[in-house]
Amino acid sequence: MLELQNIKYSYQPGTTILNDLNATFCPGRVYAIVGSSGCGKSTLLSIMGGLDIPGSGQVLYNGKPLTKKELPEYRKKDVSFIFQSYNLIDYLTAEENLKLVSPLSALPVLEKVGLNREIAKRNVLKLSGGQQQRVAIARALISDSSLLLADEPTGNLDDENARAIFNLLIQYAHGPLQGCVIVVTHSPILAQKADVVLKLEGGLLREMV
Ligand SMILES: Nc1ncnc2c1ncn2[C@@H]1O[C@H](COP(=O)(O)OP(=O)(O)OP(=O)(O)O)[C@@H](O)[C@H]1O
Repeated sequence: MLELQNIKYSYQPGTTILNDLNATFCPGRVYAIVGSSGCGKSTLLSIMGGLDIPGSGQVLYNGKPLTKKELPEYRKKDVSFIFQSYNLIDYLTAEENLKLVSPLSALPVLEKVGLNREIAKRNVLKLSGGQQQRVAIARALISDSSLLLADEPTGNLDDENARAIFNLLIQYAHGPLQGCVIVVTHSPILAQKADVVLKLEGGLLREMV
């Protein structure tokens, strides 16, 4: 589904973040990306999600290289993101944030991530950090895009909620949608639940066994 070929990326000359990186991601699987702070995990997710373009190399989606012209359509139709900073629309309620991306009923999806009707009707700025994070997760789950990219999606949650959310991400991949889920996580316990664990180190991805 998603293929990275010879990806190189630097923010400044002489500081290489990704160094001739190759990887393939398939539908119906959950991939955990682990690695030390600052090694380039968020940068890699941005490139996979078409938010940034590599210095060299290419990203292929369903076998076709993504050109600059195709990126807006790819971001709109094929990818959903759970950002570290949530990126919710702050003058809307939780429910309205989901309605922006899907005509489906928002409440059942919000309930799946543990948010009730009262919370659904509240402006997102009046929610706790963990509740806002769950709204961002629900927004990604309702979008039914084939590729779900998540940057530390459970960073603000207690262990029980984190496990429950990770299980929803697993269902997204293993259920009828057969989505491809790529999650950056610092939690070794959650990473173990993924189908494939990849470590980003020295600008390269290595599968861990
Ligand atoms: N806009 C930027 N300009 C310059 N350097 C940047 C920029 N964004 C990130 N960096 C640097 O690039 C490196 C990789 O950053 P990135 O956010 O991808 O790491 P990460 O692995 O996601 O980190 P963390 O686990 O702490 O979230 C870091 O050294 C960071 O300081």
